[in-house]
Amino acid sequence: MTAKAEEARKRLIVALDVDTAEQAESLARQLSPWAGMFKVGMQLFYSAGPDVVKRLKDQGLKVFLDLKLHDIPNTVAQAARALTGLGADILNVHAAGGLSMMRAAGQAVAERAAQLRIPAPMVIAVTVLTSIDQTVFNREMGQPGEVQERVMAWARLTQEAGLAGVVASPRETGLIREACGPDFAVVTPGIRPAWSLSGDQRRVLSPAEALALGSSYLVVGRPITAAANPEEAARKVLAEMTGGC
Ligand SMILES: O=C(O)c1cc(=O)[nH]c(=O)n1[C@@H]1O[C@H](COP(=O)(O)O)[C@@H](O)[C@H]1O
Repeated sequence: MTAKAEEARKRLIVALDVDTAEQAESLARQLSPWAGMFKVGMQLFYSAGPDVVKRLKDQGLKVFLDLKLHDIPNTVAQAARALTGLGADILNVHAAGGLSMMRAAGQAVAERAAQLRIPAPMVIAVTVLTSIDQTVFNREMGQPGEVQERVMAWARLTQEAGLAGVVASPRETGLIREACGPDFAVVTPGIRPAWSLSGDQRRVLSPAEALALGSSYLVVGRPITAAANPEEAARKVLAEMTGGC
């Protein structure tokens, strides 16, 4: 693998949206030559239980635990504190929970990691979900203005709360980078190679576009995991990220 491909591999996160720990472990083992991190989301966590995170970590894999915490500050802080012990590399909350909630989550995670003497997971905040388009944003969510304005406002708030980055659509990556600087993580789902189906995703871009705009990590689920040959699909996504190098 070239240095460029290895660099891109570190930025590719595969969403393990499956029901069992066995399926998740088998997919992760199969795909780890092409992906540097694996995402445990609500489907897997609620079906398989918290141990699935430890099982993946025990295999030496990096894990993004995506449970999108969103509640009052105390509840989110206590939940984040409990999740810290599972050893994930990234945890997330919803920016819509507000500044105090995000600060409380960040502090709880830092404190718990220090107590356990483990590296603190990176805490990031979800902005506007990539399945939401402009019409749904205005008509169903009752939000005025442009989606990207809200994403930007939440990205700034996330930075003010001291968190490490945001989850957003790759379409917003460039603006977030400009406003929040090179060290702020921009994690982008809503990745769709030309050969894949959009499904429920609305604000999408291709792997090459997301990377060129400055996304720190690309989250890819079904284009890889629902493909007839997931290894081949992961190889193709990585090739697109490196421009074939
Ligand atoms: O937080 C996330 O990871 C997330 C935020 C968001 O705005 N959109 C989004 O799709 N995701 C997650 O990213 C993954 C995308 O999966 P695919 O649409 O199958 O590629 C899913 O596991 C979603 O839960």
